[in-house]
Amino acid sequence: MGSTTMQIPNRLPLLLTNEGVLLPGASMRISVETSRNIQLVKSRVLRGTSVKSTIIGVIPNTRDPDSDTEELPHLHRIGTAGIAVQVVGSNWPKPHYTLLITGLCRFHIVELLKEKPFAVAEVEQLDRLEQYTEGIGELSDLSQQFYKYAIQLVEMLDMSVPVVAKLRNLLDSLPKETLPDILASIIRTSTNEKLQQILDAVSLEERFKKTIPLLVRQIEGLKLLQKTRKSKPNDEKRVVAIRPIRRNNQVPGRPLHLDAVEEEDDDEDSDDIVMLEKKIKNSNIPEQAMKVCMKEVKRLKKMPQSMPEFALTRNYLELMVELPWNKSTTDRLDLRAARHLLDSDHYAMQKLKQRVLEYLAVRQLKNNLKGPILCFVGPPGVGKTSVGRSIAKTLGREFYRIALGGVCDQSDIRGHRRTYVGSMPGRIINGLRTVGVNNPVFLLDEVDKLGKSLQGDPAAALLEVLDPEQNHSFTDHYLNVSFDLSQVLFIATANTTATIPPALLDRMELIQVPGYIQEEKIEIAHRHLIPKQLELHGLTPRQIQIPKEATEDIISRYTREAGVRSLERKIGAVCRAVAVKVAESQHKATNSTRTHVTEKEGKEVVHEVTKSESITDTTDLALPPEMPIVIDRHALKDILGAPIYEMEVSQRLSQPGVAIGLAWTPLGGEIMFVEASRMEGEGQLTLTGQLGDVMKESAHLAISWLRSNAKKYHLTNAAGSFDLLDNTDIHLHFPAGAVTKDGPSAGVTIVTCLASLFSGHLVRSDVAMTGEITLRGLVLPVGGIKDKVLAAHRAGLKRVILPKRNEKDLDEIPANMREDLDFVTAFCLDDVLNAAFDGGFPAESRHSILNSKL
Ligand SMILES: Nc1ncnc2c1ncn2[C@@H]1O[C@H](COP(=O)(O)OP(=O)(O)OP(=O)(O)O)[C@@H](O)[C@H]1O
Repeated sequence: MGSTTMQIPNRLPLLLTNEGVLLPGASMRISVETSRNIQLVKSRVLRGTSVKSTIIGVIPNTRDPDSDTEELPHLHRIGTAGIAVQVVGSNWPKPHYTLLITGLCRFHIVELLKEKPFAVAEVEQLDRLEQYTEGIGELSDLSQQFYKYAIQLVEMLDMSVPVVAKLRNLLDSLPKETLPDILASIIRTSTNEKLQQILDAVSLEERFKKTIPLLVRQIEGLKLLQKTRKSKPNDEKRVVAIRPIRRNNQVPGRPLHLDAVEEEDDDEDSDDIVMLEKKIKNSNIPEQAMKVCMKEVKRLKKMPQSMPEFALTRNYLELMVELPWNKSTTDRLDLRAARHLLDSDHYAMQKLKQRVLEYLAVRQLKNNLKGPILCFVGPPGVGKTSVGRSIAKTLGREFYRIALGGVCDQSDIRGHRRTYVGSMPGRIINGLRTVGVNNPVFLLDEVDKLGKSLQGDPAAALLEVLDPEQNHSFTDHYLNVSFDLSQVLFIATANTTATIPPALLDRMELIQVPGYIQEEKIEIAHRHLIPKQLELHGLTPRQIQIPKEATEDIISRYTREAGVRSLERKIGAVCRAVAVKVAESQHKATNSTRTHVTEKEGKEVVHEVTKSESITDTTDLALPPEMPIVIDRHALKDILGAPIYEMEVSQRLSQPGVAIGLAWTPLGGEIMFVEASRMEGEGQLTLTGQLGDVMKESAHLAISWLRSNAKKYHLTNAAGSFDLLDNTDIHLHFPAGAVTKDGPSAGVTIVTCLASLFSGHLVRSDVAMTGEITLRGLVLPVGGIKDKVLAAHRAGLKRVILPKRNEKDLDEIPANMREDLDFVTAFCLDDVLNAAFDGGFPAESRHSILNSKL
């Protein structure tokens, strides 16, 4: 420290403090608030120009009077000269400074020279440390002993390994005579102890003797703390056992029985570890993982319990023991039972159920799990998750759902490396730990909603999980040994395949789950949703009845969805309302019987009155509600409010320039209106409704085709000219402007809408259409036909115009729906227009032109 050669000035300004004691070699923050101390900082520390001016005497245990007019109190005679290394000033809540001071050496006040504006004294430097020469006599023994305890203490501190190593290096490199002061500032001591035992101990020998017991006390305190943390049942006994030893050690300078204390302590510490080791040895951990475990146990045994890494390693070992390395359930592969269960849990979904049964059949014949990973793709609420659950049930396996929506960190799948604080295993390993077997059904829900971020691509991590050729040795970063996932049955669900990375898509077999038609929804409601909701709300069919007409009303007027989730919610709302009525009536019933009883008890004499009251009670009871409560259209309006969706189609098609298109969204199919209007202008085309580039191009294509065929179809602008854009602006709008729309399939709808605008004919109000167009007027195929047709059917439309090449997709449409709808397949725009307008859309043939000339 160089303190041996250091010489402090003879006159020192004095900073009077009352909190804490600054010791040589240590640093301390001192708040400067009183006027005398502030003056000192301002005129010496802030204005000083030399290092000397930043050296000040810190006098502990002396409260400085608030104003400099008051007299100075009695000063502690010994202080520490320190160097101000940092000054921070602040005005709030009142002006003050904070000084960071490093202690240099002790001094003794010889004479107080002045008191104002701050105290200055003549001082004598006390620490002349050259008195200590290593290796001689008692002082050397004390210093050795002190050093030993210091090392022991540092190793017990609650710090991570590198910091402890640094502290050790520091202890080795510092001159031994500075150690008491430095360690005394680290350990927990009271101000009095610091003052009287350490600061006032001027002789080095005395200082060593006084600080050793403080150090020992701290070491024992830490040991005690570690034991109580373990909180074992026989904890108290141990605390008592340690106390006498501590008392022995209170005698300064006396050799300590430290080895004995340590041994006993270690025994207790290792109890837990031995148990854990036993558990590991008795578990079925595979050889490679066992090796890692034993290595970690060895490390754990050597580690002090207070180290954060101790808890980390322990958690790791506990996870290793808990993981189902070899534990599995036996599969129940009865195909007939599986078919029955799937049918009873889910109505409709024939294609999906068929594929699932095929999958199970193959599993039954060939006990090899390297089958494809099934991925159910469809709009929300069509039962994808619930089929996954049923599959687990049919197989007699545990089910675990991993929600992947919004996951954008690959360590969510693969875990964090154990070097991180708070590291955890990934969701796959966590799932296995939760279910406790190695062959559960894992449902990877919403794989299409995986995100990507700087923390890596979780989809890439899933690749290994889902590849049957690789997943027998899946390595989670946290585990750091491979785990065999080949027994796990993975099923994925998604709303759309568009956002699933191609590599991931390639590993899965897609099964489309389309939305339901109205009839299917009614059946699902009556077979599954209503019974489920009744049970949830504690109702019975004797209390509530929802007839098919009411369900139909809920479906068509209160919901517009491909699945049945919203329908289920609405049924839930109806059940809640009925539950209130039923509960109210029960309350009334009990209340009335209670009144009846008390009155009977209290007025035995007035027999007649009681009787008449009981009659009114019964009439009261009969009032609300008559069971069962039947839900009709009025009840629905009362409970769910006015219908949300009305059949607006015919209203909106009451003037030329409106047509209905069909759109596909990840949430299922939807009908989409296209509106057009024209006004005087310079041939501008305005498009609104958040359209994508492809859709904008379709609009331009449609206009070009109509302009080039204006004569043929007798289309004119307002002035009667065949040049449709002459002095005319066109505005095309796609309502629901907040929703972004794109894709080529609106082409035919735009043409029809504009044809209606320029011809003045109304488009049929029960027609919806879809198809891409070319400049030559051909109609090209598009996707999502089934969902689009379902949407048209849902909206109560009667005719659907489709591209000719989409005819094959009609096989997927249920037969009863095919009967309800009239499908027109179009090869070119001529076919579309003819089907969209009542009585066709007359094109003037060459023949008729000739006729008109005649
Ligand atoms: N065919 C069906 N038969 C019986 N119940 C069904 C059927 N389809 C859906 N359900 C019910 O609808 C509810 C919603 O289903 P589920 O949660 O499985 O939808 P999902 O397709 O997974 O939706 P998401 O994509 O939003 O996760 C469940 O209560 C389920 O039981």
